[in-house]
Amino acid sequence: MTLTFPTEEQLKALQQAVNLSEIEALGRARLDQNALDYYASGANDGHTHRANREDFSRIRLRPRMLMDVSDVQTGTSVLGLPLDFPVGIAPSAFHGLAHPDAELATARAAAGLGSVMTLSTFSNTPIEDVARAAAGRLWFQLYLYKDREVSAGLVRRAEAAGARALVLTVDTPFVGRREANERHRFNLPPHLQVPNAGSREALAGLETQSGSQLVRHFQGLVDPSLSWRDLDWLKSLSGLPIILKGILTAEDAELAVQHGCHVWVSNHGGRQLDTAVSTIAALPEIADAVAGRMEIYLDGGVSRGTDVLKALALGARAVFLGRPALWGLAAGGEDGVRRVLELLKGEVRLALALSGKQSLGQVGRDLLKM
Ligand SMILES: Cc1cc2nc3c(=O)[nH]c(=O)nc-3n(C[C@H](O)[C@H](O)[C@H](O)COP(=O)(O)O)c2cc1C
Ligand SMILES: CC(C)CC(=O)C(=O)O
Repeated sequence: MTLTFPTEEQLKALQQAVNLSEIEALGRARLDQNALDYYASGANDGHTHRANREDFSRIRLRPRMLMDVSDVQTGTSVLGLPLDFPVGIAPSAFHGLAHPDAELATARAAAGLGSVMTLSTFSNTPIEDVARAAAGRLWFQLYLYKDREVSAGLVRRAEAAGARALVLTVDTPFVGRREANERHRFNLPPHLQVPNAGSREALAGLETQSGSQLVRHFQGLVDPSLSWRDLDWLKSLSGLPIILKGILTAEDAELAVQHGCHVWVSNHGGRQLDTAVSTIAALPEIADAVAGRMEIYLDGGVSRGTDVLKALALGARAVFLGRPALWGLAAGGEDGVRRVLELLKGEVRLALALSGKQSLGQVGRDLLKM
């Protein structure tokens, strides 16, 4: 008998899951050590990874009563793209470690729920195929290559395929030290390709001191000399809006705005500089600096509808999910990612109503007890 994936049993477990933590448990149970280490790990001691979650839960809400919340709207837009609710998918490498449909499954789920998917440079599926599955709901994440022509080619491909924005990741001149990957010598299984990031042969030839294939791979290709001076060149390549992902300070937010870029508050899910500030703690100074001139997004530790409202109250236009989407993908492919998004959408709606708001436009700092 051939088993279809997800099985009936997995689909039932997904439907019975009542929150994102339960889907995480389902997803974790399906992954081998190599993939689990890669998805789960933060850098070093994991302080920032944990702080992303903990700092959300420390903020208390000030709900208003008697506000007629019989009709609650969760819709918004990002860079003109309408979203059914203010949640998108953050870029993460190697969805093929979680499910054979890889990025196609994630993209279909995001499109089906009126969300937006950000595709990693290090995907296991070519940009063009994911763009078709995402039905116009796609942003492309870029790591700047030492060979600028490779990056330029990726930007042109992303634009031609219909991606609506470029997300330049600025917090990864070098890969943070995820110790579990080093210890267990993370390896990309041979059946998985990285079609936007160079051939496997090119990757295999790269040598450094590190035990992790990921680090060898990345450091051979990606340029740590990336600086503010490169942004004009990047802008000249396409007409797409540029979002800088990995901003954590008011100073860098101001520079991003001066360079005509939108701001994505992120510490890479705590995978880069350990003890860096949590994203929700970084957001207020960034929102003050940007002062409405550009859009602001946030990722890191979002797992509840109330987290989404807190980020919006402090100035984010939308938030993005990293690991939660990967757990969903591992738990049940497209169905799993869909369930993650559905659960969170329901939580956002209920949290809005219980806060006494009819729409996201009414969410401001007065919702928070700071
Ligand atoms: C397994 C994994 C792979 C990732 N790969 C990328 C990547 O290729 N490019 C990138 O900009 N960020 C990458 N990130 C960071 C995410 O985009 C995001 O910032 C982070 O996961 C958000 O935190 P969360 O996992 O708590 O939601 C990755 C994160 C994880 C967990
Ligand atoms: C290093 C990359 C290949 C992927 C990434 O950003 C990550 O693993 O956090």
